[in-house]
Amino acid sequence: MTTTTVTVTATAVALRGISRTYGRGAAAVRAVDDVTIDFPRGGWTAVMGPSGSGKSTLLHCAAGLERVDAGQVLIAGTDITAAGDRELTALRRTRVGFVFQGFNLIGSLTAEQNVALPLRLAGRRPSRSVVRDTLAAVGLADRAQHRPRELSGGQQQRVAIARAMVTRPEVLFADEPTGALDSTAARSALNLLRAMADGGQSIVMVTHDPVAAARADAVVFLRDGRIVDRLVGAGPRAVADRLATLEQ
Ligand SMILES: Nc1ncnc2c1ncn2[C@@H]1O[C@H](COP(=O)(O)OP(=O)(O)OP(=O)(O)O)[C@@H](O)[C@H]1O
Repeated sequence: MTTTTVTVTATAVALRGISRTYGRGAAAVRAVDDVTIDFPRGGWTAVMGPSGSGKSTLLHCAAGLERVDAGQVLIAGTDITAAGDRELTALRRTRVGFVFQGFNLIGSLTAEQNVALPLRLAGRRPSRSVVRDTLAAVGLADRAQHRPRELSGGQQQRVAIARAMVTRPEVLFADEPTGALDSTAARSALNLLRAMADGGQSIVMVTHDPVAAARADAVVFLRDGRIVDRLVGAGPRAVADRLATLEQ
């Protein structure tokens, strides 16, 4: 008889004492300073803080886009800080999804081809139905053949979300996903993220926008590279007030 061991953790991403410093000597900036936090599985966490507080650096380290100088990053129990470059690349392609403020779609490819790209990069033959279903899930079934310039900003961001989701990642990381959108398109993108989180998708999102942060399950606040507070179930007003005190 063969036994299969499946590790189920309640934590999507665990950061254990991580630090990241840019530059050296007098010019050194400690962008992330000894941060320990668990991002829960199936939960949506927003990361806020003043400009330069280390939000993007934290997100990039948590997603394996940047190496940490110290500490450990565990994604669904796997220590990615122990991974070699090739392993880390494979892990980024299959186990995490990333959505950026500027969408980062490839202009010469159709929506469908953009969504299929992570599967191709992971060496898998993209199934047309999987790609179409993923586009349908973001409400763009009828835009599969459009190129990014033929889509609105909100539609482009939804293609980017579909691209991030096509590999069924354990965690979706989003860096200012609504930063380039008008309020209607932003609301639509946030509704989509909310529905994904309600369906069990783990999401970690950096944002400046209290309205966006308030749609998450919890908001953590950074200052000078350290986590200084966490709010659960707070509305936009409470989130904005907390951010304002950190910006003083
Ligand atoms: N590649 C880099 N080289 C040098 N310093 C950097 C680099 N990236 C970030 N920093 C510095 O690290 C600190 C944290 O930057 P980071 O972009 O993580 O902050 P942030 O909170 O995301 O800021 P913002 O809200 O303005 O985007 C800042 O002081 C920044 O200048």
